[in-house]
Amino acid sequence: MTENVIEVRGLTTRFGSHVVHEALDLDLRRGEILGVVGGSGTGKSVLLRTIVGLIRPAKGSVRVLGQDVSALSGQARESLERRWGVMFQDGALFSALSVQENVEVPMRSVPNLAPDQRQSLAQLKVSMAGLPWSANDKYPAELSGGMKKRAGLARALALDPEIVFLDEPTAGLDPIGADAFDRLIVGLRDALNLSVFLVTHDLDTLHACCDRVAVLAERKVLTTGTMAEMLDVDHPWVHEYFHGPRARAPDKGKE
Ligand SMILES: Nc1ncnc2c1ncn2[C@@H]1O[C@H](COP(=O)(O)OP(=O)(O)OP(=O)(O)O)[C@@H](O)[C@H]1O
Repeated sequence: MTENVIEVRGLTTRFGSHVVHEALDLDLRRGEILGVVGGSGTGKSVLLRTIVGLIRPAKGSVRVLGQDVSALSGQARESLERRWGVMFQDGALFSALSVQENVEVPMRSVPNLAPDQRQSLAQLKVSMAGLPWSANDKYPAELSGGMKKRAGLARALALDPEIVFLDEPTAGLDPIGADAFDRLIVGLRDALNLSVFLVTHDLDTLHACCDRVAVLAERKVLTTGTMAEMLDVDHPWVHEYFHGPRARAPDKGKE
C-alpha cells in the first residue's frame, strides 16, 4: 500500500469569521509530486502554512510523517520540522545574509556540525539548486527572481528533507526559466526521493511535474487525480481551468 507522508483530515481553518477551509481532507503520498491548484484566495498558501504548523487549525488533524503536527512541541516538533523544507513564494531570504549564509541558517540547529562542514554542505545545496558557484557570496538584492527562487530551494533542501513544500515556484519566471525550474524539481525528486507539495497556478508545471493534482474550491479539496482525470471532472471551475484558453493538449508536456 502507498504510504501517505501527509494526511489532513476534517481540517477547518478560519481567520475570525472568515472560514478558509471546512472539513478538508488531503493526502500526499511518499515520492509523489502533488500539484495544489485553485482560484486566487481559495486557501492554497494557508493550507501549506497549516500543514507546516505556522497556522493552527480550528478543527481537524494534520499528520506529517505519521505525527500529529499540532500535538507536538519542543524537541519532538523540531525533529519533525527538520524532515521537511519549505520554499516560500518570494524565497523569504534574509536580506543581510549571503546565499550560502541563508542556506546555513537551518543547519545551525544541527548539533556537532562544524562551521566548515556547514559551509561545504551549504555550497553543495546551492549547486543542487542549479546556481553557479559565484552565487554563494551574493546577497538577495543582487539576485534575479529566478536565482532567488533557487536560493530559496537550496535552503529548503538544507537538512536533507523527506518532504518539500513549494509555494508557486515558477510564478514570475519567464517560460524558459519556468521550464528549467520544473525540470529541476522532477530531477531532485527522483535523485533524493522527495515527496513534493507544490502550490501552483502554472498549467505547464502541472503537466511537466505533477503525478497528481488536488483542486481547492468551496473550502475543501474538491477533487484529486491525474491530469488526465482532471479533464473529465464535471465542475465549472475545474472544467474552465483544465479546458480553458490557457489549457492545452495533455500530451504536449511530454514532448
Ligand atoms: N494571516 C491572515 N489573516 C487573515 N486572513 C488571511 C491570512 N492569511 C490568509 N488570509 C486569507 O485567507 C484566504 C486564503 O489565502 P491564501 O493566501 O491561502 O490564498 P491562495 O489560494 O494561496 O491565493 P493566491 O493563489 O492568490 O496566492 C484569503 O482570503 C486571505 O485573505
